[in-house]
Amino acid sequence: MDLKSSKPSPVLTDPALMDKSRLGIRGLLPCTQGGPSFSTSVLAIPKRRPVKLDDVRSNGWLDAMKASSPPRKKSMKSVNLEVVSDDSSETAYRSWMIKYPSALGSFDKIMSRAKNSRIVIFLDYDGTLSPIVDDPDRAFMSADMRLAVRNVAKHFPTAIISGRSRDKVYELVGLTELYYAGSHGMDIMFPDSGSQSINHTSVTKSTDQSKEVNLFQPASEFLPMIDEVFRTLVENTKDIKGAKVENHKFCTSVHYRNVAEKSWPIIAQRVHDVLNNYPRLRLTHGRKVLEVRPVIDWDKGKAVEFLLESLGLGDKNDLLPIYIGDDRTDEDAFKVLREGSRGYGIIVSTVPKESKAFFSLRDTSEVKDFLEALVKMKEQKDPKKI
Ligand SMILES: O=P(O)(O)OC[C@H]1O[C@H](O[C@H]2O[C@H](CO)[C@@H](O)[C@H](O)[C@H]2O)[C@H](O)[C@@H](O)[C@@H]1O
Repeated sequence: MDLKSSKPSPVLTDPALMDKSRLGIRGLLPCTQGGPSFSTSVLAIPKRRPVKLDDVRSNGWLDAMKASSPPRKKSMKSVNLEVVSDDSSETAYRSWMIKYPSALGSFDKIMSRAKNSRIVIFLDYDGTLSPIVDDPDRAFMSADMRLAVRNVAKHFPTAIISGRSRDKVYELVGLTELYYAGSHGMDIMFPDSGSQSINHTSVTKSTDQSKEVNLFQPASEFLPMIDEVFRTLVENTKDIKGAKVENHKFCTSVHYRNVAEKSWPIIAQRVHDVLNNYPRLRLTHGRKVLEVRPVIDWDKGKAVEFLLESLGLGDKNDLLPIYIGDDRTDEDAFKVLREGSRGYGIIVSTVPKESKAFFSLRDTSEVKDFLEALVKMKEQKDPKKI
C-alpha cells in the first residue's frame, strides 16, 4: 500500500467483495469509480417492505447467524459468559490445537522469531480484551487486563482495532498510551510524528487532549447514510424483543444475542429489507450481530498495514506484528500477517474454528497471561528500561 502518494478513498475494487452470495446481499450494485460519494437522493428514507422470509433463508444469512457464536452447553457461575465445556468438545478442541497451537505453549518459539525484531501488538476489543456478555454496554475489561495492556504499551507499539466506534472503545479501554482504530479500521487516530510522509485524501488533522493528531477516515462520506440507516434500523426492529442497534459512526450493528431464535428470521429480514434500499452498504456477520458497513475496500487487515505505515514501520524488515482477535472481522488482519510470513495472528476461541491465525488462546484470561508474559520477557531482557 503506497500511502505516500495522494490517493482517493478506497472504493470497492476486490471482485470477491462484489460476490453477492458471499455478502449475502441481494441487489448489490457496483460502486461508481470516483470514491464513496453519494447524493442526498440516495439517502431517501427506506420504506418497510412486507416480510418475505425466503430472502434471508435462501441467501445464507440464517445459517451464518446460527453459526456466529459458540452455543452455551454448560453454564458456569458467571452466567453471562459464553462457555462450552464437555469431554467431546475438549477432545475436539485439543485436536484443533494441533493446527493452532497455544500462543502460551509456543511462547518461546514466538520469542525466538522475535529475537532481532521489534514486536508490534494489535488487539481486538470484544471477546479479546473483554469477555463476551449479553449487554454490549457492559462489556468491560478487568482492571488486571487494563494493567497488562498498559504495560505492553510501555514496551511495544500497541493498537486496538475494534468494530465499535473509536470514541466508545477509547471510553472502555481508557488508556492514552495506545493507538485506536474504530469502525473496523475505518476511523484511525494516529500521531503526527512518524507520519509526515503520508499524503492521503482521507487523512485530516485534529486535536486530541491538546495534541495534534491525524485522523484517517476513508468512509467519511458515508456518515449521513450510516446515521440514517441506524435510525431506520432502530425504528424497524423496535418491536423485536431483545434486538439492539448500535451506531458506530462509520458502521452500525444489529444485535440478536438476546432475541429468541424463532425471531431471528424476522430480524434478518428487516435488516435485509433496509439494506435493499442502500446498495452502497454491505452486511458482515459477527458474534450474534449483523454489521452494516460501507462497500469500500477497507478492513482490519488494511488498518494494520495503515497503522504500521503511519508509525513509520511499514518498510521495516525487522518487525514482528502480532494481532490477537476472536471474530470473523479479525480474519482480514490474520490474513495480512500470514501473507509473506509478516507476523502472527492469534485467534481467541473456546471452540475449534477455521482461521488464518497461526496460534490460539482460549479466552480473555489467556490473552492477559500472554500480554503479561510479553512484558516479563521484555523486562528480563532489558531491566534498565522498566
Ligand atoms: O471488533 P470488536 O471490538 O470485537 O467488536 C465487534 C462487536 O463487538 C460488540 O459485540 C460483541 O460483544 C458484545 C459484548 O460482549 C456481545 O453482546 C455481542 O453479542 C458481540 O457481537 C459490539 O457491541 C459490536 O457492535 C461490535 O461490532
